[in-house]
Amino acid sequence: MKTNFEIAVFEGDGIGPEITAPTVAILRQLAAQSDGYDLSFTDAPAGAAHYAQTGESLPAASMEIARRSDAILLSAMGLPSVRYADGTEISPQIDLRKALTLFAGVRPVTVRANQRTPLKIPEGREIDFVLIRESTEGLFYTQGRGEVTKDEARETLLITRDISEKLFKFAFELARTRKETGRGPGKVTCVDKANVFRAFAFFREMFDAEAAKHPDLAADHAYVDATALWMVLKPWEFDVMVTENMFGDILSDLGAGLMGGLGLAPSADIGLEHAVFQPCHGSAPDIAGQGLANPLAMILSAAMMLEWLGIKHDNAAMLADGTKLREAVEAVVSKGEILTRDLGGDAGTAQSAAAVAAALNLS
Ligand SMILES: NC(=O)c1ccc[n+]([C@@H]2O[C@H](COP(=O)([O-])OP(=O)(O)OC[C@H]3O[C@@H](n4cnc5c(N)ncnc54)[C@H](O)[C@@H]3O)[C@@H](O)[C@H]2O)c1
Ligand SMILES: CC(C)[C@H](C(=O)O)[C@@H](O)C(=O)O
Ligand SMILES: [Mg+2]
Repeated sequence: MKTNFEIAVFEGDGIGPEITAPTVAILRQLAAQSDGYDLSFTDAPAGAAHYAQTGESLPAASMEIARRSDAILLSAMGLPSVRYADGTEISPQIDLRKALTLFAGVRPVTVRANQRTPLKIPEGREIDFVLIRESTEGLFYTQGRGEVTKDEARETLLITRDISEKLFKFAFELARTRKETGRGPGKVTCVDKANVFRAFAFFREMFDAEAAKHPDLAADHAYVDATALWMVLKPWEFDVMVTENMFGDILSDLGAGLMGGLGLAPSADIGLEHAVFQPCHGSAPDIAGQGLANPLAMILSAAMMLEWLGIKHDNAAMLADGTKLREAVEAVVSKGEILTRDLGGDAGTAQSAAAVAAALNLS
C-alpha cells in the first residue's frame, strides 16, 4: 500500500489561488502515477481577504490543519489594502514561522545555462547557491509589537543561542548534502554585520563553534553589505549562506533578481518537525485575476516539499519526484519557449504549468 501524506494548502491572496490550483494538480498527477506515495490535500483558509471578511487572518482551525499535516503548501499572502489596526499588513506566514518554530528559511538561487539573467555569467558557469534566512527572530522579533510613541519608534533584534545553534547545524548539514550530491563544494558563509553590532559578533561566535564540528566543510564570513556586492559580481562563488531574518529577506529578493525575477524564486521555512513551502513573491495584486501569474516559483516550492518529505520519511519515490519536478521547471526555463510575461514571454499561468506537466510526461 502507498503511504499517504497530508498536505495543508493555504491558497492565499491575489494571484495565490491562480498559482496554487495548477501546482496542486501537478502534485496530484505525480502522486497518482507513483507506486511509492500518495498525497491528500486540505484547504486552510487564511490571509488578507479572509481577514477582511471575518476579522481573522489565521483562524485556529487552519492552524490546527497546519499542525496535523505532514507539510504545508502556502501561496502568496497579504494585500496592501488590508491592514491590522496598527497599520501593518496581514502576514500569517510570519505567524506560522513563529508558531511552528520554522527557523530555517531556505531560499535557493539557481541560474542554469540559457536562463535569462541580468548578469553576464562566464562561459561554463552556473549559479547554484542556497540562502538560509533565519525566520523566527532577528529584526522580526518584535514584528507587530514594536513600540511607537509620538517621538520615537523601537523594534528589537533578537539573536538566541537556541535558534542560532539549530540554524547553523542545519546550514552545515545542507552544505554536506549538497557536496555529496555534487551540487556544491561544501562551503557555508555566515553573513552578518559583526563589525558594528555585538549581536552579530555573538551570531558569528556560534557559527564558528558549529563550523569547528565540520572539518570536512569550508566556512567563511562576509558582511551583509559586501555580500550584496558579491552576489552581483561573483554569485557563482557562493554555496550555502546563512544569515539573520531581515538581512535574508532583503538578500533573497536580490537572489530572485539574479534568477530573472520573483516568479522563479521558491522557498521553504523548515523547523525540526514542520515545514512551510511557498514562493518568495507576494500576491501581485497588479496582475491578479488575469491568468498572467507565473506559477513556477510555486511549483518549485512544491518540488522542495516533495524532496523534504522524501528525505524526512525515507521515501525514495517522493524524493525522486521532487527532483524530477525541479528539473522539469529548469528545462522549461532553459528552453525559453513557453514563459510568462515577467520572464519575457507571452504565456499565461495555465500554459506555463502545462509546459511543466508536458516536460514530466504528465499530459
Ligand atoms: N511570501 C509572501 O507571501 C509575500 C512576499 C512578498 C510580499 N507579500 C505581500 O504581497 C503584496 C504585494 O507585495 P509587492 O507588490 O511588494 O510584491 P509582489 O511580489 O506581490 O509583486 C512585486 C512585482 O512582481 C510581480 N510578481 C510577483 N510575483 C509574480 C508572479 N508569480 N508572476 C508574475 N509576476 C509576479 C508583481 O506583478 C509585481 O509587479 C503585499 O501585501 C505584500 O506584503 C507577500
Ligand atoms: C510578506 C512578508 C511578510 C514576507 C517576509 O517579510 O518574510 C516576505 O517578504 C517574504 O520574503 O517571505
Ligand atoms: Mg521578502
